[in-house]
Amino acid sequence: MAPELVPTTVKSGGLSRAVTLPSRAYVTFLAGNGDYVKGVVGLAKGLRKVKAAYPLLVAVLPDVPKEHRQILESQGCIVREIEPVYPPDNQTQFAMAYYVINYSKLRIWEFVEYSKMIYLDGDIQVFDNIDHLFDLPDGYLYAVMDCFCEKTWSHTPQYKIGYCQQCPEKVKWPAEMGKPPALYFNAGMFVFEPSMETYHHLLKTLQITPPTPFAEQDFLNMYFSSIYKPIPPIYNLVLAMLWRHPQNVHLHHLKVVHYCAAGSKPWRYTGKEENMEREEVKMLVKKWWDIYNDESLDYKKVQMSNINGVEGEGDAESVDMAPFKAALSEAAQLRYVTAPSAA
Ligand SMILES: O=c1ccn([C@@H]2O[C@H](COP(=O)(O)OP(=O)(O)O)[C@@H](O)[C@H]2O)c(=O)[nH]1
Ligand SMILES: OC[C@H]1O[C@H](O[C@@H]2[C@@H](O)[C@H](O)[C@@H](O)[C@H](O)[C@@H]2O)[C@H](O)[C@@H](O)[C@H]1O
Ligand SMILES: [Mn+2]
Repeated sequence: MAPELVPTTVKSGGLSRAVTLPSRAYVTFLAGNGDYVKGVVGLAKGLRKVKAAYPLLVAVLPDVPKEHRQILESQGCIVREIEPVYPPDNQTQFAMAYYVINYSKLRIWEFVEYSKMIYLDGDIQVFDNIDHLFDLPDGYLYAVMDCFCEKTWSHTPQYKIGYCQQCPEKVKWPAEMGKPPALYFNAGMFVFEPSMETYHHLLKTLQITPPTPFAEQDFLNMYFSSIYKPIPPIYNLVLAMLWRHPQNVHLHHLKVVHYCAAGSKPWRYTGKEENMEREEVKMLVKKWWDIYNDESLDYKKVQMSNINGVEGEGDAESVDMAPFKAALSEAAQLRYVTAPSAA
């Protein structure tokens, strides 16, 4: 099914022409009836604060309660129910037992009404506009490189020898161990193109791929290894980078923060776990709460009937009504440019 095309008017030569551009959206994933819904509400408000030009879809598993779905819709999210995706039967010791549900993220490749999407975990916050990432060239998967230094990686050879792709010169990969690991991305944030062909092939490949500790993240890295393109850490600060690779972190230029370190989920934060007492962590957790608690960022529907009798509703904050009113009055005189006849 071709991507739904969104009518957009562009000015050229003083005349407005209706053209259609591929549609784009942010997408996140929500499972269970627990507190991750707070993460998604925070993300929706954060995207609004940075005036993201595209909506936030939330792919919800069937176990997400109606009340949580209503909360998300009241925050302007587009809620889409997906079926779970399970890996083949396995005895894998996942790095976190709950990672098994994260395979369901793969369902987002079937959202083909969108030509390009940016996936964001629910424990991510966007502090600066990243709409420009949608303009990256098609045909690749863009994501930020992960870090191998946390204990969650203790099962891997790279952890055992102290090698990390974030600083490959610090502990070099020994020649006797063959080629160093391929560049590996954190699957909490990535730019991708939905496709039914890819979607079906992903699920088929999953069923013949033995699961591994980082679940769908390992699988996505294996599957997209040939088209993965790294983007700078400012687009997905994996929190452990603060203490593992501070030289690669520039706190004043951060655009996206990923609260994935143990104990760092802002809505559960106690400050007791290792590294959680760090000043930068406290500052980033406060930044998350400032947005979550900011009522001015709540989604408000505006009745368009207040504007020249146009029926419908829109998002109050992000629409400066003046140009809209001007466009409406201009539309009254607008003569659409008719394409020259082919003959
Ligand atoms: O109980 C859960 C666990 C995970 N998730 C979703 O799955 C993502 C990946 O899990 P998580 O972020 O906890 O993994 P981490 O990045 O911390 O390893 C979360 O951000 C949520 O979007 C969820 O909705 N409910
Ligand atoms: O299901 C596997 C998960 O693997 C990743 O989380 C990991 C990874 O970032 C490690 O590098 C950290 O050490 C660890 O703390 C963190 O949980 C993704 O963030 C998440 O979306 C999801 O794919
Ligand atoms: Mn995460």
